[in-house]
Amino acid sequence: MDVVELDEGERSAATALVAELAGRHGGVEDPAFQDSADTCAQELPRTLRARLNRFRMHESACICLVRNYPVDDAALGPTPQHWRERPSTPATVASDIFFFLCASLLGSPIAWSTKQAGHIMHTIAPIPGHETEQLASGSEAPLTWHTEDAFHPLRADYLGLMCLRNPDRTETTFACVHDVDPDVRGNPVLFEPRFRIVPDGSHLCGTSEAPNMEIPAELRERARQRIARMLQEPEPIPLLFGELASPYMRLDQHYTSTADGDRDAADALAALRASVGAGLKRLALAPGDLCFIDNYKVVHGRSAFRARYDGTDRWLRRLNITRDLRKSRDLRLAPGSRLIV
Ligand SMILES: NC(=[NH2+])NCCC[C@H](N)C(=O)O
Ligand SMILES: O=C(O)CCC(=O)C(=O)O
Ligand SMILES: [Fe+2]
Repeated sequence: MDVVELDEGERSAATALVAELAGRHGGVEDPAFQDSADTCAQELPRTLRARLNRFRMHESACICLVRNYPVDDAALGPTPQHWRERPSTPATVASDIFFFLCASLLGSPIAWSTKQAGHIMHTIAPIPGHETEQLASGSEAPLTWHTEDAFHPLRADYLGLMCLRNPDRTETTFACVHDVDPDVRGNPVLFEPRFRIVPDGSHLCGTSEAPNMEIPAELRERARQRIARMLQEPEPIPLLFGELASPYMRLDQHYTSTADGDRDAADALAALRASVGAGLKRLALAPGDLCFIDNYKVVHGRSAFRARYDGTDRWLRRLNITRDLRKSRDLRLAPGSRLIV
């Protein structure tokens, strides 16, 4: 893991830049803010830019953790009880802007019309009724490890998590493909399209629970049908790809399967699952931590915890970051739009 600790000077430079932008924009959903993000990110402290650039360019680590951005707990207000609630206190606007600027050094943050009503900045907090669901909004059941949106060909290159609140030091879990037993990941079967990953529930309830009326109904319906099709007829895919000796991985502990009767694929998957599980590490994010996970190399999850639902719950923000916006052009309405519909 690459750890970047912001020092006093870097924090004050970053908070000054953020304050200036917060004065001009209502928040990170504002298209004018999004359009200026790549330019303004160049004004972040040089060491931070260099470290994130090295992480992106040389894949120097599986995770890059940026620590110490100031978060004022009292100014945040209560943890929301659903992602539909969109808090925008000055404190959340400020940390969102910093998070978005850092993310923009790795690529372009994107939104899914089928997830959290098409918002680019996601809310991760426990939702009453979701306790035992395999969703980021669950709590009592451990969230099993996964590549973010593993089923989707347009899944993010990086998953960003920023911690605002984590009172019980609940751990994010993760495992890197580099830590998988070389004998296990050397199995050529894993590089062949003999596996299936179906959509997880977050894309299925992401629109029905709060449709985004700014997206035309016809497009919302088209997106819903596309996810439904991926659920009914998942395409056969390889789990490992890229360079043979140092591959990339897409995998979801809960939603991956093999075709009936394909014993070799089933054995390869079982061995991969066991080795990934054996290498699982734990990290309790602290308020002010930004965690950028390489979604091509790392699976992540979360340990179980007891939700409080009293406004003091664990609260993260989440961004999906792509290195190549163009590859999704057929599903976006304009070249500069960040929304996949
Ligand atoms: N193995 C799993 N639980 N996969 C689904 C992960 C949940 C998903 N990332 C969410 O946004 O809620
Ligand atoms: O809550 C966490 O630490 C991670 C949850 C997760 O899988 C996600 O937000 O994608
Ligand atoms: Fe996730």
